[in-house]
Amino acid sequence: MPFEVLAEYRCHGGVQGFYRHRSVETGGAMKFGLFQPPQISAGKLPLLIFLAGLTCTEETAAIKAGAQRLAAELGLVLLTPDTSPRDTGIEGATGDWEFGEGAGFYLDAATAPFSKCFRMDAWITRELPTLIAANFNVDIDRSGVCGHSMGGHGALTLALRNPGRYRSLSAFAPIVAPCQVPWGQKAFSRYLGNDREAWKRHDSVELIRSGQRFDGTILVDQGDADAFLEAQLRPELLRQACVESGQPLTLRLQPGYDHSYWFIQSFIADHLQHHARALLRN
Ligand SMILES: N[C@@H](CCC(=O)N[C@@H](CS)C(=O)NCC(=O)O)C(=O)O
Repeated sequence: MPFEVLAEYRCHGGVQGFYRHRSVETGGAMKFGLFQPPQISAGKLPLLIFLAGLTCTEETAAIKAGAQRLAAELGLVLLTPDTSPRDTGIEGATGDWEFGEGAGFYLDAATAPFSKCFRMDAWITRELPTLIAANFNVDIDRSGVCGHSMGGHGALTLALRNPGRYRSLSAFAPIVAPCQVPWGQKAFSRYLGNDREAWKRHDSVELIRSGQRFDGTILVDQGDADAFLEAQLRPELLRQACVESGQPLTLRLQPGYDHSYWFIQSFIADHLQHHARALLRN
């Protein structure tokens, strides 16, 4: 399973790298960032995957979240995958920041022409971890997942749909109920078609309501000055579903914080510690 090194930088005693490989799932070149802390030379380390939001790439969280210093201290490997396939050549896949390239929504599209390459679920949950495990000193059985906005939706839905796959779960400003909000409705109608029942498999609130559980406490931070809060994010729906279903959730409304990486970098340490508690336990 070959991959190409695009860049590697010494960072907090470890290495922040950016890599590219030819993906079978998406049928094209896919990029990812990987931070390897200094302890990696001594043995296999756990992995924290950070799924980014709309308009982001494999570089965004690596550059803006400020996670490497504490990850180096804790001994966590950080994986930052790109948010969609690129250069797909598919009509309608570019030119709209809410859909298509840069907006893969962490699902496998079911409708043509998007189903051919928009296979982010398969890439993130299967192909990419296999590649990481084969080429880096990572213990893939100790993986956690975290994400922001569309990536928060990705983290929550992938973890809820794949029990046992991730040991820890958290999100910043996640889209918790995509079936009920414009971002989700636009993306799902094009990626999944008009069968709204099928959409529910990709909606955290619906998954929790239908009995899916994450084995552990989900940590969610949400800025109360986030411009997308009311129309797109709706964290109260997640709180309600978790309370009704007995899913442990720590939802923190952070006063004055918006949707940006200034918010993320302010609370990233709490998220790394949350993941470390589960991932560093033997
Ligand atoms: N369309 C707007 C909003 C997009 C947006 O806020 N994206 C969030 C994720 S949903 C983000 O993380 N943007 C990248 C960044 O802040 O660097 C833009 O491109 O600035």
